[in-house]
Amino acid sequence: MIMADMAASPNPQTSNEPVIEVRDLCNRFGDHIVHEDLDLDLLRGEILGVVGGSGTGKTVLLRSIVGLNTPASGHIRVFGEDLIQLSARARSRIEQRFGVLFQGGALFTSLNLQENIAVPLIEHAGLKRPEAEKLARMKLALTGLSPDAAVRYPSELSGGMVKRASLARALALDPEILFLDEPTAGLDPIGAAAFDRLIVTLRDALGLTVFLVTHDLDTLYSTCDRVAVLSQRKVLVADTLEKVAATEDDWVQDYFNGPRGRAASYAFRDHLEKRNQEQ
Ligand SMILES: Nc1ncnc2c1ncn2[C@@H]1O[C@H](COP(=O)(O)OP(=O)(O)OP(=O)(O)O)[C@@H](O)[C@H]1O
Repeated sequence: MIMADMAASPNPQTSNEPVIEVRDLCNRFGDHIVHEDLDLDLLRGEILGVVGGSGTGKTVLLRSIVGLNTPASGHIRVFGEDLIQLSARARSRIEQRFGVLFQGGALFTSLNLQENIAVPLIEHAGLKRPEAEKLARMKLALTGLSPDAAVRYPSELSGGMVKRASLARALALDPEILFLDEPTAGLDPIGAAAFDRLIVTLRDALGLTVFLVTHDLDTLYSTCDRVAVLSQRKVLVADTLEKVAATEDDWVQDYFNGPRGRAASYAFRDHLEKRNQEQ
């Protein structure tokens, strides 16, 4: 087994304290049951990768937690409070502690980057426009964008820059939990690797907890502390990469131990060896 000797150094910020507890979650659209009695914990400080075949409900799970999809039943406790039971106002207070990076970024095309990032600061934090745009420029810098990007429009940017700007907007209100839906989709391998490093750097620097939906094996290896596999309406397994990859399940074995999974694990092992030699 390739992965047995290659555990990434554990993140010292991760604790066993769940910041999100999903219990008995059921989601359906008409007759189509997506989740049935699904349980999952997100632990403070961790980067949790959520994987699964297409249509297993990764995005629906993310949308349920952030309040964009109302589950048929179940409990979603965030910081100890059950979101489904809360009033809209109390729920919105909790949701402001979330930052979300959607697939495609979802920036406003008619606003430049600093205006885009200023929107939540004006709407939710009540800042005046000049202050909001100043803070927006700081958030853009945090994601590695140069100062001149602030006045550019989304249509003038590369895919990687749009992702960074969208991440800056997700970070605008200093969230405690960051949700990322396919953050590296559409990026070239070098841009994707740089974005993976950025996620880890921001988690470490800002003390974030990260819920990350991805198909990208390189992202899993280079960023995640734990991985949850969605299968047959539930979480099949949620554990370290080594343990998940050893799970006896056809999809898991094809995914982690097929040609792409092996290539990603070899690449990651090489990376760890080089890093250890440098230290
Ligand atoms: N608003 C909706 N109305 C009806 N069906 C929906 C809706 N949203 C999602 N679904 C269905 O729920 C299932 C799960 O969708 P979801 O997008 O969560 O899958 P996923 O695991 O994220 O897939 P992928 O990896 O392909 O992005 C799919 O069959 C999808 O068609």
